[in-house]
Amino acid sequence: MIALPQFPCSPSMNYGGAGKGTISGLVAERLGWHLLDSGALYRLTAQAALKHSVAVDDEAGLARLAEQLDVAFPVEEGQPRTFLEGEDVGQQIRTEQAGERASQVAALPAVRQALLQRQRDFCQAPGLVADGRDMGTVVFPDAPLKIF
Ligand SMILES: Nc1ncnc2c1ncn2[C@@H]1O[C@H](COP(=O)(O)OP(=O)(O)O)[C@@H](O)[C@H]1O
Ligand SMILES: Nc1ccn([C@H]2C[C@H](O)[C@@H](COP(=O)(O)OP(=O)(O)O)O2)c(=O)n1
Repeated sequence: MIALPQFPCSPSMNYGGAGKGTISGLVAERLGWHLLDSGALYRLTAQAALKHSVAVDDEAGLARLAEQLDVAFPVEEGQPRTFLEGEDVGQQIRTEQAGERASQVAALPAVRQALLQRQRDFCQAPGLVADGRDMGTVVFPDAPLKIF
């Protein structure tokens, strides 16, 4: 007998540029499961900070932004899109500068805490493929399958 949680999650973890995002997307598509790109949430928090003039060292302000982040990840004409407050920011959040800002906000414990439940909320039936470095350790420690 294999015990599975009600909604299985399979986090994939690795470091930048290894192809984990690509593989996660393909696996989620093949299984018909949900996909969590956790890095996008950190990038979007940094983007929201820029938009609302919240400083990258204002931990409490950034955590509030992260908690209230108005984001959507629709697929339009087969292409995944990333919306922040109704605006398609898919390209803006993928620049090197946006990545550096994301890395600064991701270092703040209050921001990580604020994004924790938001990430867990992605775990819905029939399943979730969660991509990010702390998926198997912090966000979904009970995931039945962890791919390193
Ligand atoms: N199997 C593969 N063969 C060749 N290039 C790949 C492969 N998987 C991903 N890539 C490319 O490598 C780059 C990084 O992939 P990505 O999935 O964003 O990595 P990560 O999520 O680990 O940072 C992208 O430009 C992607 O198109
Ligand atoms: N689960 C996660 C995912 C991303 N992050 C951080 C790591 C990076 O600095 C930013 C952006 O993540 P992203 O996955 O887009 O970047 P890399 O592919 O790791 O370069 O967020 C994190 O701290 N925890």
